[in-house]
Amino acid sequence: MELKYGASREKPREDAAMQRFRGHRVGQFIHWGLYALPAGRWEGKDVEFAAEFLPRVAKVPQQRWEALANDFTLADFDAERWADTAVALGARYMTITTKHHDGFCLWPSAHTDFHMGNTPSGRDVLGELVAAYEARGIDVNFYYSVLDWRHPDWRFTLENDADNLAFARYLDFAMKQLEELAERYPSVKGFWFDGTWDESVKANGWWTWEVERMLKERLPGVVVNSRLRADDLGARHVDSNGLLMGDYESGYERRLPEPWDRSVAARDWEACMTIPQASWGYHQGPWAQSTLKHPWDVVDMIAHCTSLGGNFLLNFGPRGDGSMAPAEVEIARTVGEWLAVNGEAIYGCGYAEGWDYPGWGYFTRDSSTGKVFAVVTRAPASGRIRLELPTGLELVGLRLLGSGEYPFKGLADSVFEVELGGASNAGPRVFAVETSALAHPASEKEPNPDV
Ligand SMILES: C[C@@H]1N[C@@H](c2nc3ccccc3[nH]2)[C@H](O)[C@@H]1O
Repeated sequence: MELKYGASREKPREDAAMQRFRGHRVGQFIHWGLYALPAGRWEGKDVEFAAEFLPRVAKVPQQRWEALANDFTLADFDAERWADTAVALGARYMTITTKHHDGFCLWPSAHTDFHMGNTPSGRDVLGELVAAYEARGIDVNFYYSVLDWRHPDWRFTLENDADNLAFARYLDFAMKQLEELAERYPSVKGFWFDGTWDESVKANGWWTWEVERMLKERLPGVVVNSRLRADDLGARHVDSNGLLMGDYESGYERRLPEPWDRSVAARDWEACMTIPQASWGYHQGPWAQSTLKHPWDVVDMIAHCTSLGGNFLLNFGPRGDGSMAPAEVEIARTVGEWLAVNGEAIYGCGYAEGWDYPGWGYFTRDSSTGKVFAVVTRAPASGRIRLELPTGLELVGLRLLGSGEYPFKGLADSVFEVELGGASNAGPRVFAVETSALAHPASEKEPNPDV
């Protein structure tokens, strides 16, 4: 059907900027704002919900929430140390909350009074972060919440002309802020939009189309997530013709696609994930701190996303004083040490066409060299894995990354067995899988039926 505000292309972007984003595979998400000060606790009580939702869940009066800006002293904020955490993690890009749902801006915006300029330090947090991360070769993306609980013209729904007039003023405000971000920080590589699920935004698909157009005009190459977009009819992420809007699908929030669902690999996509079970902002309570993910589970998620051609954006919630939480830094270090040895199977890699999901982990494939890797994140109780190669191939070598040649046993045409031995304290094993064409290939196998 004819759409004015639908997808701007039918196929994935193949320009250099998009190829760079796609090849990054691992990003550092950062949620930081006034919510890091109370850190999930209000009036002496732990509120067992995402820390960035505290003003809504605890029904904090607006003035009391705004007064937190006076305590936002940045006493221990050091952009260099944050950037060092990204290096330790092995992240190739970082996405920072410029403005979350509460409306507080991490830059001195000319379009509101609720920003860093009206805090004790007055520091331009975004400017310091862009400088520190780019000095380390790490791309910076901006998260921006369209949803704004504080702005008087925000509307969840549009019930009447007054609502329409007010929301038009809000969209104009948000557009001006986005133009301001593009103007002030022209080296930014992407925009990650959030808070676009309400009826008010879905009824203004034109505005989401205009935002994408404006940003790409001002910042050629910039990458925009699908979560910004609604089409003429209010369809989100994917337009009413079934085409992806924006440059990559960003619906996976604290969840991943099924690892066998190879249809996911047809598009660029990214999953974002918290380190605690369910808080993006720093939450000091045992409700959050008792649920921090194990580094090897983070590695599993990274390989899972890579195996289906997606990026993985791991979230960090710095504390109210600006320091990174030690437990999160430790996780970053352990994951980064694994990536230092095994990143060959992640960075610049994606879906391995023809290599069925094996169950004990994932196959990934280097998009440039075609080299295939086996990432073993769920070693079977037997201590051995079966490698089933695409028909017509035979295994000529296995190389354990960080080590060397590894033995295997042929069981049948295209089927081989690998004795793993005991658990590795260096985390999930990764094998480079070297193959050659079988001299006498068996007949083509029927693909497993989708039962
Ligand atoms: C990337 C994540 N998206 C935000 C969010 N807001 C929500 C409102 C309702 C349901 C889910 C939500 N996730 C979270 O606060 C975080 O920023």
